[in-house]
Amino acid sequence: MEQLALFAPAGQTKGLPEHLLDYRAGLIPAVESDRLLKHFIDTVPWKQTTQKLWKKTYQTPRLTCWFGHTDRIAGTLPWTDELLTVRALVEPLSGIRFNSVLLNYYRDGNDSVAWHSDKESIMGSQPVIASVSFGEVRSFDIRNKADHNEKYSVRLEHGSFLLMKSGLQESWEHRIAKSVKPMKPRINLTFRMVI
Ligand SMILES: O=C(O)CCC(=O)C(=O)O
Ligand SMILES: [Fe+2]
Repeated sequence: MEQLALFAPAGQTKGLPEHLLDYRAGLIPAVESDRLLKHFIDTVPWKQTTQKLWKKTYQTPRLTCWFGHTDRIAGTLPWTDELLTVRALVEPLSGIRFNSVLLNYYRDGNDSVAWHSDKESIMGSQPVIASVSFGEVRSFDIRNKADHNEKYSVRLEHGSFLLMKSGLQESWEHRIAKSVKPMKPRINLTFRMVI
């Protein structure tokens, strides 16, 4: 029986603003997603960077690596066949082209990304970002910068696609919170146009 639209899909907050986000489960079939998860974990030269906050330096609580074709980000590695294959799937759904991708590796529930928005000047003020997830399902939270009580969550499943549309970064923040429940590894790809 078809599910009534009264309820949001499992794990997704009701009323997710569709003008800001587009979520699709199963962009990449499970078997191929399993292969890509292992491939990225095993082959990417992951780095843990540091970040400065109130004059103190912290280790970023996840591993990262940039790929693509841009001189604007130091140390960006050349596209690989796997990344180009995923890019070819997300570009038609996103309506734009991407010249770079940031890979994030969340090793367990202790890895996270704190509240932020991705609106560095190198991406323009209204960037569209396409996100593909593999591995452990984690909650992607968004909150309105002007009213932190206005909050939504989407569970990003293995092989899923999330489009962060052009208005999102300006007025909303997002995060992947730490989890006290044990979490298996998760890889996330965020395709971006760096100008
Ligand atoms: O891991 C995610 O789903 C989000 C990552 C993210 O927000 C970022 O790389 O800027
Ligand atoms: Fe982000």
